Amino acid sequence: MTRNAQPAASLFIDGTFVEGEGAALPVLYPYTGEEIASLREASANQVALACRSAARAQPAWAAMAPTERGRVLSRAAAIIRERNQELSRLETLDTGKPIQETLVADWASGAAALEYFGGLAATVTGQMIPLGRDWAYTRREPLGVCAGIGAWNYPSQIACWKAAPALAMGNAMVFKPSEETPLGALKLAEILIEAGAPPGIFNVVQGRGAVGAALVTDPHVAKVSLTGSVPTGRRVYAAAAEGMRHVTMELGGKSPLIVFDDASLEDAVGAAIMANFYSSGQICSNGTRVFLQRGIAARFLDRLSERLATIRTGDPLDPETQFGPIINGTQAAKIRAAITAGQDAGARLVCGGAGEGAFVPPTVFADATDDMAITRDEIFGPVMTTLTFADEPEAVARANATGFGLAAGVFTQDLTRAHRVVAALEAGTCWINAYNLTPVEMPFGGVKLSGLGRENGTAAIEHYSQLKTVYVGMGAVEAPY
Ligand SMILES: NC(=O)C1=CN([C@@H]2O[C@H](COP(=O)(O)OP(=O)(O)OC[C@H]3O[C@@H](n4cnc5c(N)ncnc54)[C@H](O)[C@@H]3O)[C@@H](O)[C@H]2O)C=CC1
Repeated sequence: MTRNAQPAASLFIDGTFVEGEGAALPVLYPYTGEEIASLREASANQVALACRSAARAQPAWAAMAPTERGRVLSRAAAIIRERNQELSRLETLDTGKPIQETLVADWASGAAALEYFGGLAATVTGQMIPLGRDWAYTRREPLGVCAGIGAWNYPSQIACWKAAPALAMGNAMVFKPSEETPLGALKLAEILIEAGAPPGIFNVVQGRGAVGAALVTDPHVAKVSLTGSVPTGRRVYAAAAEGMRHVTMELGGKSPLIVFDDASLEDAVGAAIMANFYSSGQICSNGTRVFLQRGIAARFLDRLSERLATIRTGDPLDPETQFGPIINGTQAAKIRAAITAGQDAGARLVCGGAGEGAFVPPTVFADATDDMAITRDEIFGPVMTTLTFADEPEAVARANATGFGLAAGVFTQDLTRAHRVVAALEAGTCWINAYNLTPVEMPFGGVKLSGLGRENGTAAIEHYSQLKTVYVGMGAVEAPY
């Protein structure tokens, strides 16, 4: 089967494919490095055009009955499900993630978001506030044109997680995927049109950081939702502040996973694997600081090594492959440098290491300390750092000793302790006896440097709408003079 993944054109504006007028943007299959598509960035003028088109289309979309908007999103979800195989293959080519993963985690989650927010659209209502003779009411109104900017690890899921609540609430969106993975968002744009969305409601522009920066400051843009790193988040938040734009920031993390002595060993090991090596470790919420209580640490590391020895690495398009390459050479080099720094700092390499070419194997460090770079910095690759602790207060204090606050996990059979510990953890999303499960029904997002705002769940509605309060005078107006 051909690996050519060339779309009709690079951008999607006002219901049609448009070729980019900016710099070349080659798309490489991470497994082989071969060029699978050749795109072009949007010019500044095309970014402005995309925003204008969205601004033109948005009022009529907002004026539709919410059930009608919801129906379009539900139809889009159904189309995605019908084409899941073909879309997942494209996602694998774009990201290098095993088809085994993309078939269940990427477009499937995107479809769930479209379905969820499609259903939720009609349930959003205001408040009636009695004031004696007079009264007031609130209206939840759309923001207008929202900009979505994505990272490369879950490109289509990110596009859907942003587009679904935005569109459900009557906004239009201009989306810029990561320059590493530009293909999925174009498919979403096409599918939305096929599902009955009016042209302009979801436009796609391509490009690197400068195109993103132009999008954030376009005068039509009322809100920016970014999924990316903390440094980019700082820049985008600052640029959005200039125009008092709303923001949602889904940024990086270095999340703790705390395993107490009484935990189910097999479940804790399984969760640590899912928390570090799924998508080759390229997941923002990964539990990369695994805190092991002293009584379980040795058994945990033995069992973890045994299970990791069985992992099937290889061609991501092979349905048997469980572990794929890193997105690109630059990222692989960064991960390798972090591994070397860990060894140089004196941490013990339990398994893994540098690997070869596009592949960095699942890597586990033990005997690490809190001040090592492998414990402090987000690596965004398959590198787990394990640390040991004596008791609960120590685990909580050390887990919180980070600027990040995206996620956290706790494994214990003592449910009183589990709830006490998650209440004390500084993280936006916590798991008890589970990890990295992010159903669309559940709000997701971070605290501290990991961001603000929430995606998914009913919470997302607030981040894609604004409240209007209406006071209704029912009698004569009293004035002192
Ligand atoms: N919290 C979350 O939900 C998630 C967070 N991430 C985080 O994303 C990072 C990895 O993704 P990357 O793509 O490397 O992140 P990145 O921060 O390099 O890029 C993210 C996006 O921002 C764009 N961008 C860069 N500079 C910009 C600027 N000045 N103005 C506007 N847009 C700009 C990029 O082109 C890209 O589309 C990690 O830190 C990871 O933890 C990734 C996935 C989920």
